[in-house]
Amino acid sequence: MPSSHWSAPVAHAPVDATVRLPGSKSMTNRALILSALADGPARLRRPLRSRDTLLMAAALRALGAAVDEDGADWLVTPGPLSGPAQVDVGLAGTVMRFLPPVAALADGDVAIDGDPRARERPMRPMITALRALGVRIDDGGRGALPFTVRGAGAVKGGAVTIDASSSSQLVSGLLLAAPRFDEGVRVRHEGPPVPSAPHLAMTVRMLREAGARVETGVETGVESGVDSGVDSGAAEWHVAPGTIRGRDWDVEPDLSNAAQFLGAALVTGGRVTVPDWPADTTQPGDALRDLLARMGAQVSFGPDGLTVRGTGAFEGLDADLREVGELTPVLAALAALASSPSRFTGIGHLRGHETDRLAALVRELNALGGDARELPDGLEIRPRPLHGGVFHTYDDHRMVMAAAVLGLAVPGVEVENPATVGKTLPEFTELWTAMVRPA
Ligand SMILES: O=C(O)C1=C[C@@H](OP(=O)(O)O)[C@@H](O)[C@H](O)C1
Ligand SMILES: C=C(OP(=O)(O)O)C(=O)O
Repeated sequence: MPSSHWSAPVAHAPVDATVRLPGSKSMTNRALILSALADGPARLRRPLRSRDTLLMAAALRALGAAVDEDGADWLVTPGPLSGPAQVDVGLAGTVMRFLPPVAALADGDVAIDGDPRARERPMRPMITALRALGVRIDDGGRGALPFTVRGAGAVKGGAVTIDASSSSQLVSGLLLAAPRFDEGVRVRHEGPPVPSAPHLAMTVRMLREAGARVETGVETGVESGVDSGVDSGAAEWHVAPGTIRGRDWDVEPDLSNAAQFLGAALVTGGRVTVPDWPADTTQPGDALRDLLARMGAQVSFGPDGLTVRGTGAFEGLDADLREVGELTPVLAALAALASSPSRFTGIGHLRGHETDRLAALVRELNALGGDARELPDGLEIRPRPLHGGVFHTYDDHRMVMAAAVLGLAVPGVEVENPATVGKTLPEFTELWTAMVRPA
């Protein structure tokens, strides 16, 4: 990764912008997996082109699917899945958790590895679960990347219990490939609550849209271990064996990547509109409507999209972010600039994200004069006058985005390695500069 610095632009006037965002990482990578496992060709409209999605495309190609990502639409033609193959997951949670169950369906060995930090992200529950479903994996006893899936061309499937409290992606990965398992899968979660319930709802919805039969614990009457209103908050999921249909996927704009842009309206007392905001979505970023309103934003939804207006000062936020953990870095930056303290809970699992996000946010906010501290499962942030300085980003795209938000109000924020945004939003600094300093 190239390492340079980017001077985050200060907003000398309220922002007034319409920001069109590229597609959702989570939807693009689910659509790619489902399309590679489908009964016929598929098309992705408005997919995200970024490091995480290009790694997923390359991984599926290595296994035998044809993925044409040259045009605006991406075309996927399934093929027989086979090894030997090598897969690079980079630092993508979606690739490292969604790909191994697909590799298990291939005929031959699939060696999987990623960035140094990828080797530290939680994988053991996935390795253990796949073994219980009849898959051979050589991991040298590490319970982590790198490992080799010894694909046998088929997976028996069946019932498995998993502790997915470290990442919802462990469940999503098992479910996405499960229609192709001989017996489907019955996944039961046991342990502290599973985070990111909306992402599980996304998995269930997209499987159903592709014709799979999916039941969740709530619907089947199994007691849920997760306190969540959505059916994906279930502690049990059943996917029946069957065909995945090749279809057209309309990828929604990435609403998690809307956080920093909408947040800029709050910080500067300005206006930001994100067009094509879906009226009905499983994306966790939809929660921004409520979260930013609780901080004092005026939020309106109409034919133009979602509009957030700031009124000047804005308040801190006391919120359980378990379901929307990936919004934390930007919310933490907003909290540091707010008029009252904030407390975020339910996000201990962020210690296993791109970096230990709780430690990284505390370190970097405090280095600029802030007052942030870690809680056992979250963060407490008290606003204080901040000063400029280098903001380290730890190969974490969302740390760059958080730094940009701080830089709106704090002169001299130098963001280390801004190119790391390429994970989910390669054009971030251009979009940001166009918003803050319109031509
Ligand atoms: O399934 C997905 O697409 C994702 C699930 C979440 O992972 P965790 O449950 O590990 O937080 C989220 O943070 C990640 O950015 C994307
Ligand atoms: C946690 C994130 O990514 P990943 O898919 O790598 O888990 C994120 O994008 O905030």
